[in-house]
Amino acid sequence: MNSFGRIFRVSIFGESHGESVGINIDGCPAGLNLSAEDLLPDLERRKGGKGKGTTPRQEADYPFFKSGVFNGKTTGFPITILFENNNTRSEDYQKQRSFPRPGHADFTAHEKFGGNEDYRGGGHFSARLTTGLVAAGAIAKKLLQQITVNATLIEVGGLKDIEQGLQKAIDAKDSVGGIVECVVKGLPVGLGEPYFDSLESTLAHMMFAIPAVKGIEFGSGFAAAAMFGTEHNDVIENMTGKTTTNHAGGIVGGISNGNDLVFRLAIKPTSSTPKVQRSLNWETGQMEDFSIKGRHDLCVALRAPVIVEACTAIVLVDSMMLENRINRIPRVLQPVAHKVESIYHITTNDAWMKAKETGYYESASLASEGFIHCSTEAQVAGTLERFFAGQTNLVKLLIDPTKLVHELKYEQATDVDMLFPHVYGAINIDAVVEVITL
Ligand SMILES: Cc1cc2nc3c(=O)[nH]c(=O)nc-3n(C[C@H](O)[C@H](O)[C@H](O)COP(=O)(O)O)c2cc1C
Ligand SMILES: C=C(O[C@@H]1CC(C(=O)O)=C[C@@H](OP(=O)(O)O)[C@H]1O)C(=O)O
Repeated sequence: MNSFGRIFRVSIFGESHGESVGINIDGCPAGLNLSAEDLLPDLERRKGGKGKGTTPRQEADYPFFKSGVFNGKTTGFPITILFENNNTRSEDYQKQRSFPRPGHADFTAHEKFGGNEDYRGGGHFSARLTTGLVAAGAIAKKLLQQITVNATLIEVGGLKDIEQGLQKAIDAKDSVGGIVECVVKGLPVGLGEPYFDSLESTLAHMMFAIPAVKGIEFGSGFAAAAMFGTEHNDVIENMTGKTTTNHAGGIVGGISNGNDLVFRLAIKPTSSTPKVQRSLNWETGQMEDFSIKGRHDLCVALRAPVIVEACTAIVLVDSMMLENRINRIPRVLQPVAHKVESIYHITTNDAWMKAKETGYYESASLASEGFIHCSTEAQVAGTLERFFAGQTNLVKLLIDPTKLVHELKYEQATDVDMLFPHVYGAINIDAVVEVITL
């Protein structure tokens, strides 16, 4: 409903002309340095009342921390940030109340909430609530560290020239839409799940929370439908997953593939246009001419890029947390870096030579017990002594567990009271990082 995220979870609240709008952020790690100053640059980028084509409504948009920050650091508990509404002009909305604005949520909200909704300034549907999203996004960006998220306006009113596109609206005394492109650099491989929680799904889910967003495409997007497979396929260059082209937009199988994440959003023209429209007057029951007075953005896409960046950062932090790449406990605020211990397997040189020919290594125990016995660094000398005493022509394989294609489990040994690493399948030889002759 009004919340999003599985671990890094945001909940928005407020109305355009109510006392305040804001956000509650649960799941933010403790120990992150955080003050209002960290949020101000992005909040400033979102503000209206500045440039041509944006709403004249001016608000301070100063973030008041109501919980979750102590001594300049996050506490690990919910962070509540509030923004005051001080520049409301609700009479604009009273005057035109007989017309549910076509393209805005006046009609749908009224039907759904039975007339109890606060309709002033678009109420809870107003883009005023994106202030909180931008604040949460600024925190998420801090957590992403070296991963960069950049959104830019690449088209207004169907034109690449933003000024000309805007002029088109001014000349027509109407509103126009636009396209925002977002590029994320430095994402690791592996964010996102197959099927329902694919990275495309969670990003799209979040992007459609931004008012006026009507479409999203990843990479070559809709153009992919007209391409040949050989044109669209992104050739993989090496084991980092780097591809020569990026038609996929950085996501394959719902999972980030290590290339730039690239997507574009179609943003509709502002529904509240000064141009005369003919629509239902729900008091008279007649279709009538009317024109929307009051303060509105001529092109809402102008203010959207920083909101898109924020929403992207929120999704990515949540996805990173699911992968334990950002942890909620302060000791691992550094990205990734959870150390995986190397393991060893002792075998004969002949068996290793055979493995090199086939590309994988199998021991007799794989057939008889279902797994290959391995040892940790601390255990390997004992294993050698107990099972290989007096044998020659032996090698010790040093294995990187992160490279194994089959499952690794630590299980109780039968002869000693210790957990030993067991590989449940053949060992792919690229997981063997060193071969030590004994
Ligand atoms: C930054 C921003 C500013 C907006 N400003 C206005 C506005 O001044 N007037 C308006 O009618 N809609 C504005 N909108 C769009 C409406 O909030 C939105 O169209 C409405 O809530 C209905 O939702 P929907 O378009 O997603 O269906 C703005 C959207 C954004 C992202
Ligand atoms: C105030 C903001 O944008 C508002 C978004 C908005 C809408 O319908 O979304 C309608 C207008 O509200 P008002 O009539 O009160 O001026 C905009 O000004 C803001 O984003 O901070």
